[in-house]
Amino acid sequence: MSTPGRARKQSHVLAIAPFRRLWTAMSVGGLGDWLALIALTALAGTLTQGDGYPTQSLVIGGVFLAKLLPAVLLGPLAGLLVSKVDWRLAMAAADAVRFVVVLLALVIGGHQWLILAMFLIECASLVWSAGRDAAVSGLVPADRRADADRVGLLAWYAMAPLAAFLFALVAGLVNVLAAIIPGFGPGTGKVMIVVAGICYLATAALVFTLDLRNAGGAPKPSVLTQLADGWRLAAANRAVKRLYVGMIGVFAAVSIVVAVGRAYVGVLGGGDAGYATVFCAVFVGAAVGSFFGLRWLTELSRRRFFGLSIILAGLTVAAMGLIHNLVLVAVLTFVSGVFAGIAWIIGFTVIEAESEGRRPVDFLHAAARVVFLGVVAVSALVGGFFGEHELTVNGLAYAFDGANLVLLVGAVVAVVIGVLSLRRLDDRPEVPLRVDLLAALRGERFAPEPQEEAPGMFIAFEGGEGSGKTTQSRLLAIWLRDQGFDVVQTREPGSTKVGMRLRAILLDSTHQGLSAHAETLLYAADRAEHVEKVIRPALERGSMVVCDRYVDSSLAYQGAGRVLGADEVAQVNQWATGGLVPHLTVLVDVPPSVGLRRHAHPADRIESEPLDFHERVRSEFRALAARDPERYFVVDGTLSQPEVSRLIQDRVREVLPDPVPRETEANTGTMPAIRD
Ligand SMILES: Nc1ncnc2c1ncn2[C@@H]1O[C@H](COP(=O)(O)OP(=O)(O)O)[C@@H](O)[C@H]1O
Ligand SMILES: Cc1cn([C@H]2C[C@H](O)[C@@H](COP(=O)(O)OP(=O)(O)O)O2)c(=O)[nH]c1=O
Repeated sequence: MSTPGRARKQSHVLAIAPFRRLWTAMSVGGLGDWLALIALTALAGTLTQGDGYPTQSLVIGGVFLAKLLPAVLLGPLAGLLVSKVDWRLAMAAADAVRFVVVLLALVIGGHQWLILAMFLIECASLVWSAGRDAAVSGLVPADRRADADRVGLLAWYAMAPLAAFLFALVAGLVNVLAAIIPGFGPGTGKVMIVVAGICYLATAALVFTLDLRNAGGAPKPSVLTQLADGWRLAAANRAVKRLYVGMIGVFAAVSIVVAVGRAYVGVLGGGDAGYATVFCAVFVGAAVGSFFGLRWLTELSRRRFFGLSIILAGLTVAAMGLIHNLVLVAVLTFVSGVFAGIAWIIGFTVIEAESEGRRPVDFLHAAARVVFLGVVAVSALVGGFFGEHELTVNGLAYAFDGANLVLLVGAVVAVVIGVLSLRRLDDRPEVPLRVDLLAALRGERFAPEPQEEAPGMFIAFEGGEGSGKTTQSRLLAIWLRDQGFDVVQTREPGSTKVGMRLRAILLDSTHQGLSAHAETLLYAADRAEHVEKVIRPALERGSMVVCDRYVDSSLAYQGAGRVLGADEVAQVNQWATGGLVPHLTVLVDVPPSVGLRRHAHPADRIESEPLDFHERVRSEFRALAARDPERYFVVDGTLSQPEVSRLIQDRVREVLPDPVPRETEANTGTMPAIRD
C-alpha cells in the first residue's frame, strides 16, 4: 500500500550536499582503514618472517584481533562520549590520533607495537564512527537515514578491494624498484602506512570544514545489541534463521582466507603483492557474485542456488588448502568470493521478502564483524599451535601447515552448512536437484511430468476471523452455478464425518491447552480426509470446488500464530494433501480488530486468542499472497459485501474456462437462491 507521501519520488540521499561531504570523508577514511589493516598485517608478516610459522601466525592474528575487539568491547562507551562533546571536534581528534599512530608505526619497530597501534587506531575509529552517526542524524532527515547508512556501508566495503588493489600495485612497483636499485629502502607496508596516514589527514580536513552545529541524536545501538535485535526478529521465521546461518557460515569460510592469507602466501613464496592480491580477489569475487547472483541460472530455485553456492564456496576453500600454488590460490580465492557473494545476495533478497521488506543490514554487518573476530582468533591460535608439518606421501614431501588445516576445517564447516541449507530450505522437494540443475544449465526450468490433471477447478478462500470468507464463498458458489458450472461448496475443518468430530475437538473452547503440534496434526488429519473424500473426487468429476479455508490457514494460524514455523507445517500439509494446491486462492483481508468485532456468536477456542496472534495470522496470509501473486487474489474485505463479490467475480472470470462475458451476464438471469 502506498501513501501519497511515499509515492513522491525522493531525490538520492547523496543529493544532500553536507551529507555528500561527510560521505566523501567516510569513503576516504574507509580507504585509510583498509590500507592500515593490510599494511599492518603485511608488516607483521614481514617482521616475524624469521621467527617461525607459529609466531608469525599468532602476531598477524593479534593485529586482526586488535582491529575487531574494540567495537565489541568498547562500542557503547564511544557513543556515550560523543553525545557529551562536539562531534566535529571528536571526529577530527580521532583522525589526528589515527594519523599520529600509523606514522609512529613507521618509527617504532617490533610486532607488539603493531598490535597496539591497530588497537589504538580502532579505538579512535570507534569515536569517529559514533561522531559520524551523530552527524548523519543532524544532516539527514529521519526517513532517509536508512538510505544514508546503506550508501555509507557500501562505500566502506567498496574501499576494501580498492585498498588491496592499490597495495598490490605499489608492492609490484616496490619489487621492480628493488630489483633495479640495489638496497632500495622502504617495503610496501611502510609506503602504504604513509598513504593511510594521508587518508586520515584528508578525512580530518573534510570533517572539519563541515558546517553544522545541531548534530546530535541517540548513538546507534552497539554491535551486541544489533546482534540480539536481529536474531530476535528472525526467531519467528525458521527460513530466515536458516538463511542467516547459511550466510554467516559461508562468510566465515571465506574470512579464513583473509585471516590466514598473509602467512599462507608467505609459505607459497609470495610477498606483500601476493597477499594484497588475495585480499583483493575475495572482495572483487564477492562483488561479482552479488552482482550476478540473481541473474545466473535464473531457472534454478533461488533457495537451491543458495545452498549450492555455500557448498561450492566450501569446496573452493578446501581446494585452496590443498593446492600449493600461489596463482591458483589467488584464482580460487576469487571463485570462493563469487560463491559467497551469490549466497549473500540471494540470502538478502529472500530474507527481505520473508520479513516484509525489512533489510537486515545492521544485523548482518554486526554479525560479520563478530564472526570475523572469532574466525581470526581461532585461525591464528590453531594455525599457530599446529605449526608447520611435512607429510611424506610415496616419497614426495607435502607441506601441511596450520593455514592448510584451518582452511580445510573451514571448508568442511561450510560444506556441512551448505548441505543443511539445501535440504532445509528446499522449495522444490518433488524435483531431484541434479535434474533441476542440469535443466537450469540449459536455460530451462525442469517441469515434472504433468500428472494427470483433474478436469475440475479448485478455488480456496482464506482470511482471518470475520473477514467475510464464508459469505463470499457462498456467493461465489451461487454465481458459478448461475454460470452453468457444477459446484461443490465446502469448508474446513469439518466437511466429512470424521472431520466433524475433529472440528468439535478443535474449536470447543473447553479444550484449552491443546498442544500446538497436536492442533496442527488434527487440522491436517481433517484436511487429508477432506481432500480424499470430497475435493479430489469432485475435481475428477470436473466440478468447481469452492473451499472455505485450506492449507494456508494452517500456515497462518499454526505456522505464524502458534509460531511453529511455516516450513514444518507446510511439509505436514504437503503430505496430508498429496500436494494438492488450489488453482486460485482468494484472500479476504481485513484488520483483525474489524473482523473480530463482526461475529455475534461467542468466541471459539481460536477466536479467543489475543489480538497479536491474529495480527501474526494476517501478516502471514499477506506474505503468502505476496510470494505468489499469480495464484492469489487479495481483496480488501472492509469494502461492502457486493463490492467484494464483484471484485472476486472479475478475478475468477479470468480463470474460468469459457466464461459468460460480463456484458451479457445480466441477460442470462439468476436462479433464485436460498440465502440464510
Ligand atoms: N464486506 C462486509 N462488510 C461488513 N460485514 C460483513 C462483510 N462481509 C461479511 N460481513 C459480516 O461479517 C460477519 C462474518 O462474516 P463471515 O462471512 O462469517 O466471515 P468469516 O467466514 O470470514 O468468519 C457476518 O455477520 C457477515 O454478515
Ligand atoms: C482450517 C484451519 C482453521 N483454523 C482455525 C481458524 C478458525 O478460527 C477456525 C475455523 O473456524 P470456523 O468456524 O470455520 O471459522 P471461520 O468462519 O473464521 O472460518 O479454525 C486453523 O487454525 N487452522 C486451520 O488449518
